[in-house]
Amino acid sequence: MAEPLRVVVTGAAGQIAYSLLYIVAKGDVFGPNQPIILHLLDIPPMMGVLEGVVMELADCALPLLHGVVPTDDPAVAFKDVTAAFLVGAMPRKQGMERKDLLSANVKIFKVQGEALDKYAKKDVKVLVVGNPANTNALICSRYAPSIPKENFTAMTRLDQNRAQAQIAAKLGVPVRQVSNLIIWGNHSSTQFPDASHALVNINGANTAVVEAIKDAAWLNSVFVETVQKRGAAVINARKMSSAMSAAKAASDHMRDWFLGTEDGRFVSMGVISDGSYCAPKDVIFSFPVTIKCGKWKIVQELGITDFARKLLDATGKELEEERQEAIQIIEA
Ligand SMILES: NC(=O)c1ccc[n+]([C@@H]2O[C@H](COP(=O)([O-])OP(=O)(O)OC[C@H]3O[C@@H](n4cnc5c(N)ncnc54)[C@H](O)[C@@H]3O)[C@@H](O)[C@H]2O)c1
Ligand SMILES: O=C(O)C[C@H](O)C(=O)O
Repeated sequence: MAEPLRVVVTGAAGQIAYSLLYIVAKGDVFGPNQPIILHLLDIPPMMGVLEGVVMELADCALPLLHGVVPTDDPAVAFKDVTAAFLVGAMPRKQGMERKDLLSANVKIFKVQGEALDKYAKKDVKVLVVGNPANTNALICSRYAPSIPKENFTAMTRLDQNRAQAQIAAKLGVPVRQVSNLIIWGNHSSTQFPDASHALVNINGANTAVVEAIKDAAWLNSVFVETVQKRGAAVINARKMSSAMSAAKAASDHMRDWFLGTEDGRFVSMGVISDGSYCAPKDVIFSFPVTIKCGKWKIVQELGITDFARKLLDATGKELEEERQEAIQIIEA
């Protein structure tokens, strides 16, 4: 059997981690033959709760889980890790936008960037889930200069999964038959969920979703807005932000990054922008990517309509504004 991988989950006593830890520990992310040692980071007041999570992990009797390291010390949490799920951060409440969390959360990602730089493996793959995820990932990367910028990503997979589920429901097909939905830009209400390159597999043949749905007005309005506002809809209903679906999306993101995307399918990830599709450079922008051998590559030369262009520009502008605000908060 392979050597165990060290995987850190921050915010380990929180609600997303409660679902995520089980998915990771049972082998759904790194594969059924890959043992892991889980490093669990939370803040000092949560150590009692974390103890209960550790008990439950033991009680799951999971064969791939070779060790658990609960801690409130980033130096211990990030030591020799190969994968990092950065979940620990304050969630938004009803009526807030995710960027309203910048002042509460961005400093966490500076500290954790510094700790990753010092203690993690240099090829560590980092997924930022804590909001505002794109800008937190950018700040984390800036404070970890010895780790390649390509190794810092932000989660827009939940938005992609939401988009896929909306299209599948509209067409009355299982979600697995729908692929290649794109989330462009920020994990915020300016994101652009784009179905114009998506495919639906009907009776073994791929058809463009646009052709199958034949309702451009719905695709450009109801569909886009439903996905953009889905996080807020869950908060309004649950009075807490999404957790089960966020954990599933985090595991999908990391699994595809480690194990690769299927031929002919692409997925969306917030990655460091190289200016593809005229997105602003040096922000973490969600693009469609394919992944092979642990490396993501932005899918190029997809057609962009005038409608799409406006939405891509708006979400890019918001990311530039968030970057500026984050730097001001950190330097204050
Ligand atoms: N990107 C996405 O799609 C997405 C989806 C859902 C939620 N989120 C975000 O994920 C974050 C976590 O959500 P949750 O529902 O699990 O929240 P939660 O409040 O249930 O848990 C957060 C945990 O993080 C811990 N924490 C706070 N500061 C920390 C630090 N410096 N180091 C380590 N741990 C720390 C808290 O003590 C708590 O246990 C929120 O910011 C939320 O908005 C993002
Ligand atoms: O909406 C939120 O604040 C939580 C999360 O980002 C989500 O999309 O559900």
